[in-house]
Amino acid sequence: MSTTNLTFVSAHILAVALGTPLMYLVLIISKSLLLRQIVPSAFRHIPGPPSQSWVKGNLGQLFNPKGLPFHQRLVDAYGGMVKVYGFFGDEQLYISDPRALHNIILKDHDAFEETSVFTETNKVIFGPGLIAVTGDQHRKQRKIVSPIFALPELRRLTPVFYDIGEKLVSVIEREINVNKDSVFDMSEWVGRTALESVGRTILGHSFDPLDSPSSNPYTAAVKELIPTIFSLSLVRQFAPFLSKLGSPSFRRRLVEWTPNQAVQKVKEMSDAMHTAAMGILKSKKEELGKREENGVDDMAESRDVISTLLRANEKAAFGEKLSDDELAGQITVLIFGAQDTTSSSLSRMLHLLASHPAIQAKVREEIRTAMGGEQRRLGFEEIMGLPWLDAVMKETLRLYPPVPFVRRTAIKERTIPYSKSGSLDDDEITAVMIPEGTTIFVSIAGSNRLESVWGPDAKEWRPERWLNPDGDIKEVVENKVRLPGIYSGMMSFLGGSRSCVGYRFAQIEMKIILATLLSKFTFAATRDEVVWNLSQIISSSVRTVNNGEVEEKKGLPLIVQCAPNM
Ligand code: HEM
Repeated sequence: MSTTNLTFVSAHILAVALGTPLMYLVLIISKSLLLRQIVPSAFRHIPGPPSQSWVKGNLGQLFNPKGLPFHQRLVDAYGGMVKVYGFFGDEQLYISDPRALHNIILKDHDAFEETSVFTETNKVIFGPGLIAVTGDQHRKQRKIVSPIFALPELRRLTPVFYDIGEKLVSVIEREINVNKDSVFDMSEWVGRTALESVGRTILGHSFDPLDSPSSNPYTAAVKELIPTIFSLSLVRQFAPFLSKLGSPSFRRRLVEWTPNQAVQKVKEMSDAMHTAAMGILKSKKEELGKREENGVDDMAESRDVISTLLRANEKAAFGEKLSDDELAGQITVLIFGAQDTTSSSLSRMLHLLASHPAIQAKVREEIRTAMGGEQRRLGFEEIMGLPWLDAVMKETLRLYPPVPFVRRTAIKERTIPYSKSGSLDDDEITAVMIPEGTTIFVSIAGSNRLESVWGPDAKEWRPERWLNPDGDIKEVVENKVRLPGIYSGMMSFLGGSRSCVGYRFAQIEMKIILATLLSKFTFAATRDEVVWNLSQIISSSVRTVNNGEVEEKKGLPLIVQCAPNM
C-alpha cells in the first residue's frame, strides 16, 4: 500500500472513531485535492462537461428532477464514454457505449458492484433484500428469489391480473356514467392498479381494492416514497460513512433527531413497511404451517409469490436459507421494485397511445379480433403473442425506460474497451483503465437511443420496428453490436447478475392491464402540457403557467371514453 493510501486509511479510521461528519468531509476534500496533485487523472483524455460547482461537480445536474435533457445531452455531445464530476472534483464516468457496457454488466461484472450509497440506504429503508446486498449474500438471495418468477409460476398469476384489470375497467366505467366527466388522472389509476397487482400476486394481500374514486392512504404514501428518496440524492452520497457511525441504536437516534421533513417521511414509511412485511411474513408462515399440519402439501391454492418463496426457502440447504429479516426485505423490495416501475411504464404507454390514435386503434383492433368479437379473457399465450401490443410495449420501454440510469462502483481496477467515435467499427476501438473506487453511471436511456445501435430513427417512437415483414413479433432488432440487456437487446431491465428479476412479471402484468383497458376504452390527450420528471423512476406531471407563474402538479390527465361496441 502506498504512503498516500496508508495516510488516507489511518485518517479514515480516525474519522470514523471520532464519529464526526465534519472530519469525514475534511477527509474527502483533502484526499481528492491531495491525490489530484500527485496522480495524473486516469480520465484526462475522456471528454465531458465542465464541473458546475466545486462542491457538487455535476451531481446537481445529474440528480435534478428536470435533468433528463442533461442526461441525453451528455451522450449526444460527448459520446459513449463521458467524464462527469462528483463531490469535490471526484471524476466519474457516464457510459452508454455498448462494448464498455458489455464488459461492465456481463464480462467483468464481478469488478463492478452496486454503489455502497445505493445498498446502504436501501438496507436502512427496505431491509436486507436483493437491492441492499452485494457479493455472496446477493448470489444466495437471487438463487432463492429468481425461480419464483419462472414462466409456469407467472402463468398461474394471469387470472389475478385479469381480476384487477376488470375491476379497474368497472370503476372507470362507473365514474364515466355517474360524473359524465371523462378526464381521468391515469397515472393515479395505473399506480393504484400496480400496487394492487403486486399486493395480490406477490403477497396475497389487497392494499387497495380499487373500489373508491380516491386512493387509500397507504397507496398515496407508497407513491410518495421514491420521489422523496430522490430528493435526498445528494445527502444520500454520505450514507456509506453514516452507516458506520456508532451503534445501530445511535444511528437510529441520529435519524430521529434530523430536522428534515423528507428524512422523517422516509423513516415513517420505512417503519410502516417493515411492520407490514413482518406481519405478512408471520401470517404466511402460519398459513404454511397449518397446511403442513393438515397434510396439504401442494401450493396450487396459494397463488401468491411469497408463499412460493417461503416454500423454496424451507427446502433450501442449510447455509442457503434466508433469515426472517432477509425474507421481510424481499417483500418490501418487491413491492417497490414492481410498483413505480410498471405504473411509470403503463402511464407512458397510455400517453403515447393517446397521442398516436392510429396506433391505438390498431392495438384495440388486434385485441378485439383475438377475443373473437366477445368480451372474454385471452389466454396467457394469446395475449403474449399479440404483435402490436408487444411492439408498443417494447418500443416504449426502449425509448422511455422508467429507470434511465443505474450506478456502479469499480471494486477492482479494470481496463475496458469502448469506441472513441461512437461507431461500431472495430478500427475505432480504444480502452480506458478504470481505477478501483470509480463511480460509473450506466446510461440505460442513452444506450437505448444510440443511432449506431438502433439506426437513424433511434430517437423516434416507432413500434413497427418490432414487427417482422409478415407482421409477427420481432424479438430483437438486428444490430452489429448488441447491448447486454436481458430484454430484447435493450437496457431497460438491465442485464447480467443484477438484471431485473421481475421483468417477465412486468410484461405480463402490463399487457393484461393494457389489453383490458384498450378493449373497453379510447384514450385521448387533453390540452394540458404533460412533462416527465427524473426521479429514481420517471414520473409525469402537468405544467401550467398562470400570470407568468409556473405550477406543476403530479398526474397524467387523459380523456377516457367508452370505445364503440365490438
Ligand atoms: C417496467 C417495469 C420494470 C423496470 C423498467 C425495471 C427495471 C429494473 C432495473 C433497471 C433494475 C436494475 C437496478 C440496479 O441494478 O440498480 C431492476 C432490478 C430489480 N427489479 Fe425491476 N423493473 C421493473 C419491474 C419489476 C417488477 C415487476 C419487479 C418485481 C415483481 C421488479 C423487481 C426488481 C428487483 C427485486 C430488482 C433487483 C435485482 C437484483 O439486484 O438482483 N422489477 N429492475
